[in-house]
Amino acid sequence: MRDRLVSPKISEEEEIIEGSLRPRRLAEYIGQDKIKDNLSILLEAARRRNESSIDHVLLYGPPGLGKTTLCNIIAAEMGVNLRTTSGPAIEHAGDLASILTALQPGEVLFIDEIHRLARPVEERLYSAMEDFALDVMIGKGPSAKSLRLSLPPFTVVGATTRVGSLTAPLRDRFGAIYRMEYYDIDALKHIVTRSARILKVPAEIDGIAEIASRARGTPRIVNRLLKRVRDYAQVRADGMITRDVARAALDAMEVDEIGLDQTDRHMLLTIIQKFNGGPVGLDTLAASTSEDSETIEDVYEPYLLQLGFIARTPRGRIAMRAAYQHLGLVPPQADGPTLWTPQP
Ligand SMILES: Nc1ncnc2c1ncn2[C@@H]1O[C@H](COP(=O)(O)OP(=O)(O)OP(=O)(O)O)[C@@H](O)[C@H]1O
Repeated sequence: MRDRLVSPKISEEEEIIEGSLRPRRLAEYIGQDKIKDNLSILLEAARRRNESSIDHVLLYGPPGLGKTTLCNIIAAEMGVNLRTTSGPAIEHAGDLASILTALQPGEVLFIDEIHRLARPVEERLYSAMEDFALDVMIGKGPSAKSLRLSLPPFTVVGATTRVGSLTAPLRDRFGAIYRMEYYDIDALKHIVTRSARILKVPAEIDGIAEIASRARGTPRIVNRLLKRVRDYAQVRADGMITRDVARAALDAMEVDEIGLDQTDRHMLLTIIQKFNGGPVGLDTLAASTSEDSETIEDVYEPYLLQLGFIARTPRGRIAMRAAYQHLGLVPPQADGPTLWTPQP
């Protein structure tokens, strides 16, 4: 498999580096200003009321934008322990019961990929989140009894790339729902500067700006690009990341000036050339590009939608005028699919 810049999967080695680059407190967390403002009010209000937990928080948005980091920060700001799990890891209601009964008062429970919770587990979570109570069944058959255990107060932080897949009752259990936005160039420059300092990589401002502008608004990608450009600078130059070095390195990686990689371009060209600009259904697009439809939907598409390069229509994906222009192709005339207006 190709080495992917946008992949949400991270290796063990990368996890260690990511850990060292992770901001620890809210003040160090760059960007996402609206979320930070709201969170700091939530935290301060709980502090003043002497409450040991805050409203349950749901974070959603594409991978690599800092959901896990923010969750760590919430626990750190509250001065409590963080327990981490994920939707697919909690297979049975019994697994959830053991996690919840092991929680200490005030602890934060991070549930990554919360949209993938099994239904019986999810249903058990409702009363736990709402009333800090857990209903357990004792025995089987007609003599089975339900017992209500009370739990200490705790805070659930859920993270998902697919908020639309969450059921309404689960979504309603979260008092605070935050959508993570792609980062602007200034925030990304700030992140690269900070990461370069921590990793002791010499870099000039213009080199940093070049990396930031090709990182598709995503901190995980900006850090990945920095590490690759560092390698290039050490092997092909004198170690310093200048603008020219960054450009040469990123060009060699086939990451273009707005951060699109081979897969993005392949997807766009497939829609434009094979399907005459679309509409093309997700599964057909996945089969034609040999990509997994979930990866297209969660990883590639959000950025292309944000750029206005593609649109989703009830009949499938279409390529927009901006995509043709970016690829140096002539957009279709008046009645072409690009003149279709997306529904709000
Ligand atoms: N606001 C930020 N400021 C500085 N660095 C950040 C910020 N957000 C994320 N990062 C960096 O990006 C990396 C990826 O972030 P994180 O693991 O929190 O993303 P995520 O949204 O949880 O992704 P996934 O859902 O794929 O796990 C972190 O290691 C951290 O170094």
